[in-house]
Amino acid sequence: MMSIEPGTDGFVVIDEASFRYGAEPPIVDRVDWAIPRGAFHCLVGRSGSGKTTLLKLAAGLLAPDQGSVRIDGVALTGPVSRIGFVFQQPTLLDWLSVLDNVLLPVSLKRRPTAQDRDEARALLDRVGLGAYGERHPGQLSGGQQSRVAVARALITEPDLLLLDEPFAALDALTREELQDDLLALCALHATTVLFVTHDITEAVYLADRVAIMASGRLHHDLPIDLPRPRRREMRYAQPFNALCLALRQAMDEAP
Ligand SMILES: Nc1ncnc2c1ncn2[C@@H]1O[C@H](COP(=O)(O)OP(=O)(O)OP(=O)(O)O)[C@@H](O)[C@H]1O
Repeated sequence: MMSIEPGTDGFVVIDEASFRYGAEPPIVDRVDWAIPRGAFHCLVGRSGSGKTTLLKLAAGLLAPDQGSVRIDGVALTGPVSRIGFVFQQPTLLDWLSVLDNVLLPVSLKRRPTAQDRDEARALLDRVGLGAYGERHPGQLSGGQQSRVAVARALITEPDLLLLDEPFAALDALTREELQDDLLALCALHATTVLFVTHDITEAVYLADRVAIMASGRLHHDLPIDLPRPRRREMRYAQPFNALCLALRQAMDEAP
């Protein structure tokens, strides 16, 4: 088992963080992790290994019982607006138009301006939904709803984007398209990303670094040295498959 150093230069620094729900054993157990500014990190692990709980600690939605989470050197004491979150379910509001759903994080703080609306339209354009702004979420497919959720998370140009299996419910082709959309948008804004997934190939395609979570601990981490921008054909080449195999073997060895 390797120990993972938090480092001092991370934009996100998780330092010896532990969390338990009530009297249960710790669900997140002394986790150290650091994400440099602008990096894309993935967390993989079996169901119930504590990934979502760790993501909630990184978002300030839960507070660690021990240890700390720092964003840009400042200890996190609650949810902050510079963090965007995309959940497994798109969680859109069906009584609002698609455009107003994208604008929601802005509307919660102030009345959106014409410029905000232009930015929301531009984001919808970038995720291929430029023509769908006036529709309601119930009139969109699952993949289109996930695109809206990604656009909504990016409207405030967050420094840090946290995603919890956002594409898990989608078919393989739609998922690949959304992975490309997400990478392009994050590269454009140099967004720092922590992405949780069950899917080893998804993690290898997206990430600069992948960590494996098992029983609340980070057991292994793997740098992904594939060139950027990532291209679809890389998925079928030997280096990609070798990385997937290495991750798979590391997951099998984790307790
Ligand atoms: N609010 C809660 N109260 C009590 N236990 C919880 C709560 N939320 C999660 N747990 C427990 O914590 C453990 C880890 O859950 P978590 O959602 O972090 O795992 P996960 O790795 O994200 O799983 P999945 O991949 O299935 O989403 C599970 O055993 C779960 O039952």
